[in-house]
Amino acid sequence: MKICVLPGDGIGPEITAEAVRVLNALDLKFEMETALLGGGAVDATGNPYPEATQKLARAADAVLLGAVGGPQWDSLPREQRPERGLLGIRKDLNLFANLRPAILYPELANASTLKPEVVAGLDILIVRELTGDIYFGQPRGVREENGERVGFNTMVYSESEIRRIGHVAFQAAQKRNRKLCSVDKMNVLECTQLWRDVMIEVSKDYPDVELSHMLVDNAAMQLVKAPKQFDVMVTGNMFGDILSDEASMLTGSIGMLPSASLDDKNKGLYEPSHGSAPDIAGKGVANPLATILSAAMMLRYTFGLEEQAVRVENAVKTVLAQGYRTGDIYERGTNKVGTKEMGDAVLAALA
Ligand SMILES: NC(=O)c1ccc[n+]([C@@H]2O[C@H](COP(=O)([O-])OP(=O)(O)OC[C@H]3O[C@@H](n4cnc5c(N)ncnc54)[C@H](O)[C@@H]3O)[C@@H](O)[C@H]2O)c1
Ligand SMILES: CC(C)[C@H](C(=O)O)[C@@H](O)C(=O)O
Ligand SMILES: [Mg+2]
Repeated sequence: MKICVLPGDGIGPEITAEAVRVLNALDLKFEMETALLGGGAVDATGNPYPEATQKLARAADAVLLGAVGGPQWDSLPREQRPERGLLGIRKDLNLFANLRPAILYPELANASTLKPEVVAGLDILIVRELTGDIYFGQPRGVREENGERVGFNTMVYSESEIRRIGHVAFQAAQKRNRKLCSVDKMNVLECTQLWRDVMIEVSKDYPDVELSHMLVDNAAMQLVKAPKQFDVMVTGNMFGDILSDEASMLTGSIGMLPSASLDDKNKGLYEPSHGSAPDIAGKGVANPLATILSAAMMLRYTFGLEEQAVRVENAVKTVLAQGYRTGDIYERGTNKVGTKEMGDAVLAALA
């Protein structure tokens, strides 16, 4: 069981260190190797996804990633930006299915900015297509036209790309409450009309799942108005990026939202949904739970170790019940801890 560990930038190294400690504590004999991705990789090699990393990532069964990016790299040419490294590895490993579960742990009902009764019991899964859409579409760029600069990107989805993410989403819904909401903008964008048409076609294979459709602007509103109406949501790369950050606040903090990015053979990259949080990097205060929960998803999806996955998730529930809180989920009367202390508490709860 080979894991490629990519700590990345900002808080990345701090939070991945805790997830690695948790994985090692399970005594499952993982082989782990660490490599560079993102800004650190650009500084060392000029490439945000260097060849050595590519080799390791391709050979591994799973990748554990912290986060990439930071203001010091924002003015580099686009192909050298840390984010290109992340998009590069997702594309290279064909990780087209991004699962972002938003679960509210009961102890955090007051940490959400929404009223507890709106979010209590929340358990939704966002399935985001990850290797297509406007993120990768050609043509793209900025050109001179009539004496001014014109910027352009292209939203593009092939039928087969929509179909394969559709199957992932329907199958996920079958294992849950059998409700799937497909999010698009078919009232304006042809590309997403195709998205809707193909989702309807795919639904014929899943008569036990109730398919509904929602326009993305309404979906953004419904997520804060009545999020518990959703079970599984499926959407494209761009809409999924935005809606999953929105959903994270339903759970109390973006520091709680894990993710799995999978290919069609259960190889996966596991990372928190949040970024490198440059504002708190190096301070030892970041919440490591999203990364630890991402490691639990690795145990479940790549290694098929459901029992161990549940063991890690239960340890997270235990530390929250014990009152441990990093700054992002802190409320009066709880025990404020740093990144490492939170990791210590999870380790203790595992024992
Ligand atoms: N997957 C990734 O690697 C990824 C994802 C998103 C953003 N980014 C990159 O990260 C950089 C910063 O982006 P941003 O500021 O828009 O988003 P961000 O998610 O890094 O931070 C947004 C806010 O959430 C807080 N936050 C995030 N994670 C936290 C955690 N674990 N614990 C406590 N607080 C946390 C931050 O302190 C900040 O206030 C950019 O360079 C961006 O491109 C990377
Ligand atoms: C950093 C960026 C490329 C990335 C994305 O947009 O996919 C991030 O926001 C995410 O959600 O993983
Ligand atoms: Mg994002």
